[in-house]
Amino acid sequence: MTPNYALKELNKEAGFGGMGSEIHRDIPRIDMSDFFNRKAEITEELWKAATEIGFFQLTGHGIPLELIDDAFALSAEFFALPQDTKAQYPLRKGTNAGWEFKAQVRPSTGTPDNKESYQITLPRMGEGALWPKGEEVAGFKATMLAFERHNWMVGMKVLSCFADKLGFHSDFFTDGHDPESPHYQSTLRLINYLGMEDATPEDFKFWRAGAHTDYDCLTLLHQREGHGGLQLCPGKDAESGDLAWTDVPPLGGVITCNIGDMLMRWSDDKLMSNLHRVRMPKEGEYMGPRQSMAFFCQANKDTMLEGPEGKYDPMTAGDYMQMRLNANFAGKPAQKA
Ligand SMILES: O=C(O)CCC(=O)C(=O)O
Ligand SMILES: [Fe+2]
Repeated sequence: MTPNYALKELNKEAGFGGMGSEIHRDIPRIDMSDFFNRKAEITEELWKAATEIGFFQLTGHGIPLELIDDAFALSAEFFALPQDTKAQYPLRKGTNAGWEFKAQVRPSTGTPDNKESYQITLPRMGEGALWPKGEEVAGFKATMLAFERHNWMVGMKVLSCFADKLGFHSDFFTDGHDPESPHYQSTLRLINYLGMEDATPEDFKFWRAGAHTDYDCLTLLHQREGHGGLQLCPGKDAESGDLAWTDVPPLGGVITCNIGDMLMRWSDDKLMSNLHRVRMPKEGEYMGPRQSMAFFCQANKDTMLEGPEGKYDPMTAGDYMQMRLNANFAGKPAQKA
């Protein structure tokens, strides 16, 4: 049984459902190229961005554009399958593996996100049963396995910079996210927000994704060129109660990153997790389906979250994740349309 830690993050999340206002902010852009030679310089840039705004965008990250484009194309092919086919790969509560349709209810809104997702958490794919078959989407598994590992590698580079600043050894977080362990729980999430071409005015009252902070250490988000809607609000501003939201321009090939609550806790609150959400398209904007892909660096279940200064009681990453998942997917297992 999961012990009761009464996470302050759960209460926080329930208070962010309103519209707020919108303002422009510059989002720091960080070039990761020639990483091992330029690590000290990159580390300073990442630390500044992560502690001041909590969101940043990576260029020169080394994930081939062709692989990102292929992953987007195969994700679209998967979501275009008949609902009955996708329902053969159901997400089971608390697993972050498989397909769900409008099953995620954010504590901030109390309504389901207007989306479907397919999630890949490698040790939880039901010994292969949760992967679509080759005759349904050719090349899906090989491409997604490669894409998952590329994202993991970029995530571990960023986390190793934070490890240096926090006084851990450089590979501290890499050890804690070891993909060879059966306790690995990092997740690749393919997302398809439903098209709004035929929607009624009533449908626009919902959120594509309600305001939330992520519960991982670090999120790497791939936006599809032209598919806007992601908005963010820096953690510090949110704590002061001033919810002013900033649109993140959807640029292909650039990875938008944010710190999650697990790393905020693990860093004794030095690194701030950030509020974000996906709004509905406004009049005159693209109304079609919106695709994105997110990789969540979530420390292995048996990794102990223990900050350098011991601000919080130690807790395993497994217990931490379970509490957050239970608060988001309260309902039944995967739902059919
Ligand atoms: O789709 C997006 O742009 C954001 C998705 C997101 O924030 C999430 O899945 O946690
Ligand atoms: Fe998120």
